[in-house]
Amino acid sequence: MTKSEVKIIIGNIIHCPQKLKIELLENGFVVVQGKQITAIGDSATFQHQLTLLQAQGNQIETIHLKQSQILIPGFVDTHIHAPQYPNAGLGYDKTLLDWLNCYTFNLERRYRDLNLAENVFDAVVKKTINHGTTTACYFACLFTEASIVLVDSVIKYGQRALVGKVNMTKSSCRDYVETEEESLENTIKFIDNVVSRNNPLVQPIITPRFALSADIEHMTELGYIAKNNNLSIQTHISENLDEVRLVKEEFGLSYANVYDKSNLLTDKTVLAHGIYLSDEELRLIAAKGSSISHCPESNTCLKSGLCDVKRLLEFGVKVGLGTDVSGGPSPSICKAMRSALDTSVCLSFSKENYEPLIYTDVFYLATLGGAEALNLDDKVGNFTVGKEFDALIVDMNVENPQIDCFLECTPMEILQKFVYCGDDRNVVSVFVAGKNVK
Ligand SMILES: Nc1nc2[nH]cnc2c(=O)[nH]1
Ligand SMILES: [Zn+2]
Repeated sequence: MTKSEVKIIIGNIIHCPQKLKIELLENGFVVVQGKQITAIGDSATFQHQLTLLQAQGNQIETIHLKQSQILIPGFVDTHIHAPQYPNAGLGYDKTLLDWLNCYTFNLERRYRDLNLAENVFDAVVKKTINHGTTTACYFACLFTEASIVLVDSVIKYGQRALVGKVNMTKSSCRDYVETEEESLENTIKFIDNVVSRNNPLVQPIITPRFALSADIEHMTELGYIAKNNNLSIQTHISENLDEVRLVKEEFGLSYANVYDKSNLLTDKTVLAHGIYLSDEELRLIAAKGSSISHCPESNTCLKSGLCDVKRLLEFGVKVGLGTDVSGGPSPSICKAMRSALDTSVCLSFSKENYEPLIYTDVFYLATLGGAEALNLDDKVGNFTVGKEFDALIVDMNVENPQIDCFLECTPMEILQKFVYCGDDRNVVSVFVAGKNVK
């Protein structure tokens, strides 16, 4: 690290030091050297830090936040399908299984065309960064070449990401399916390619689509690949009642037990949705250290159901937020926070003594919760010394905003307004591993 790489961001800083805990550093500071956070503090300790850094001969870049701005950790999208981006906003006349058959497989099979792949994947990565997603956990598609194009886009724009080549040996679509041999061989090829890029921000993730697109033997082989290469795993679980019934009929087991039998439940597994999990399944998932990606917009657009996040957390399951594009129409984790609040309020109408989530809870899910869910909380998720600097400068007083701000807000009010009324216009700067990417 050269001495000239020191940045100090000075102003109002908000993050979650631990699960569901929020901290405001009023007139605080964060020191970033290279990609790492090396100090954080309040106004009382600032001068001491500055003197120390100056005495070390560092060239210091200072960024002073305005009163209308806050510094927050970057957002983590724990579940997004990059190739489905062209279908965002389409197909919500269907529910999950018909939607997959009518819209989704028909789009994903077109990614044999690598020009389409490059155009769409560049757009998705740029768009999600623009909305403040510093880390994304992507489903790519069945094709190895196109999945590598997604890795290219992620590297080009400097996002942190897990990227998975999708595996599926059973499908309603004749030209969007693979044999088990192809699936395993291409998964290894894909992993080798990503590893050979030697980019510390990008890792491959093992991606069986869902229980209905594979058999236990195939999923078990994928579990072995994950174990042998120390990789994360992502899939879908318990999203829709018809799907849950078919899984039970086909395997004679609960959904979580199907994955457990396939060795897919590890402490590096992220399961999307998880709406209809029984207590027993949740105990199993918590014991295995697997996590749930809560995708509230998708759950309502596809009419899958309302996921009770508080229940997941009470069982000790790690939870993050996912956009699930294009099951959900928006690439914005800010929008996912709002949807998570809406879902929780809707649940409170039919449950006695149920306190719905509040804006600070969904802020936790969008930041540290997401990092925990993806097993990246040793690197990102909040402003802890030693972690990498993934952060957003949010400004609620920009030109042409969705809503105008008339009165001066406190830092916590700025966060609250951003959660309820913000969008990409309010995300004025984005940093990934210390690098300014917006
Ligand atoms: N939301 C969603 N659920 C799925 N289950 C299996 N595949 C998918 C998918 O692409 N999106
Ligand atoms: Zn999904």
